[in-house]
Amino acid sequence: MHIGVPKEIKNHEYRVALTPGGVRELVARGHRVRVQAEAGIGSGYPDDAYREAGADIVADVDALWASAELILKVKEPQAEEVARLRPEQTLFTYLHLAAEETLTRGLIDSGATCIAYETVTDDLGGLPLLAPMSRVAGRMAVQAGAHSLEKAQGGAGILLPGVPGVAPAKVTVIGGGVVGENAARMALGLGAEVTILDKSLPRLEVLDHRYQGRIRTVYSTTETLEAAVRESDMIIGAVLVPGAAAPKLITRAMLGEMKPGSVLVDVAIDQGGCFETSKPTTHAEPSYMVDGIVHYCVANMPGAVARTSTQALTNATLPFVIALADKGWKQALADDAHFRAGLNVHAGQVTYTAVGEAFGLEVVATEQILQG
Ligand SMILES: NC(=O)C1=CN([C@@H]2O[C@H](COP(=O)(O)OP(=O)(O)OC[C@H]3O[C@@H](n4cnc5c(N)ncnc54)[C@H](O)[C@@H]3O)[C@@H](O)[C@H]2O)C=CC1
Ligand SMILES: CC(=O)C(=O)O
Ligand SMILES: [Mg+2]
Repeated sequence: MHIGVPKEIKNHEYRVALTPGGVRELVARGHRVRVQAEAGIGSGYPDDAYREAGADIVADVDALWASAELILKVKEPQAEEVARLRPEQTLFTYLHLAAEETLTRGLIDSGATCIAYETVTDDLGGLPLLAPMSRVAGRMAVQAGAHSLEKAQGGAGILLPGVPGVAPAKVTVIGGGVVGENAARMALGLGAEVTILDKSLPRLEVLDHRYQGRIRTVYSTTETLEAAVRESDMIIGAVLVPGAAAPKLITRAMLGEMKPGSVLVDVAIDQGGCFETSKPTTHAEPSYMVDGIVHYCVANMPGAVARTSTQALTNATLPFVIALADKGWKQALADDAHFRAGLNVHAGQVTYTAVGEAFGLEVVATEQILQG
């Protein structure tokens, strides 16, 4: 199969969809991989590393997109990329469609087969292609939040661990999944006082057992959220309803109850954000103030640590990429119900229920498409 790996064009996005090691696996199976010139530079992989792995380096972006049957990316396609997609192509990348109606309609109009990393599932009830980046973003959330607490960033001027005789900061994480647990671990390691709120009691039980009382677990209700808002110096938003827009858990009115200079880090921003006042930001200008509260809402946090993230992403995606390349999208999805959950749009139709519901669009079952 002809596989194309374009250079990412989103603001400060330095990841690339395949490492040279990933290319080597595909080439060894008889596939042709074309990588856009300098696509790997931001992740520390020069063009020569891809050449040595067996890829062709293509400088002409039009030619790269035109020749590919399978396009591998990291971030959701930007407008100029959507315009390049054709019906016979398969796109495999993060999509986050429930947060982006224009993108959803663009992909429908393209006629292409669009498979989202973030809705592929596994036997354990997890999201194996979201998890590696959630681990990265969760760990980064505390770094970003700690920086945002500094006065120069508009923060209250609080050091997370405090010092002897001065209390540590209070960090609340809403959503104790992959992002949430990784954020909580980092905050704990830095000496903060950490609370996790979640709606899943089984999940809170796992966390309670794992951290043996070093992290407080609290069932998430309006009452406990309001208490968190009043008490916390930093709140990390890490909820997810897979494939759907994030619920707005902290309203603008609630900001008035927060201590001035407190920090909101909305990791769930790629699904629209879980704070009413969140709007997506970039690494170029990551934070802004609303009512005296610092908001950090970068939608591609792992892009800033691209070397780590690109390796972690390829480790997770490669088996699925190999299945697509070896069998074609139809057989690969037919053979694997978990992979099937990744299909969001095909031939002008939405196939993912939460995306259809978000925009009032008809949803066609993937199984029906596979039978056709
Ligand atoms: N901004 C960025 O760069 C990145 C953002 N993300 C995003 O972070 C978010 C979280 O991802 P994961 O941790 O992997 O998801 P996950 O599925 O592992 O965890 C989500 C948790 O939220 C909980 N939850 C759902 N609704 C809730 C509610 N109303 N109140 C309290 N808890 C609730 C669930 O029970 C679950 O434990 C996703 O939107 C994901 O796309 C992930 C990676 C990078
Ligand atoms: C998950 C996601 O959106 C990211 O890694 O950028
Ligand atoms: Mg996005």
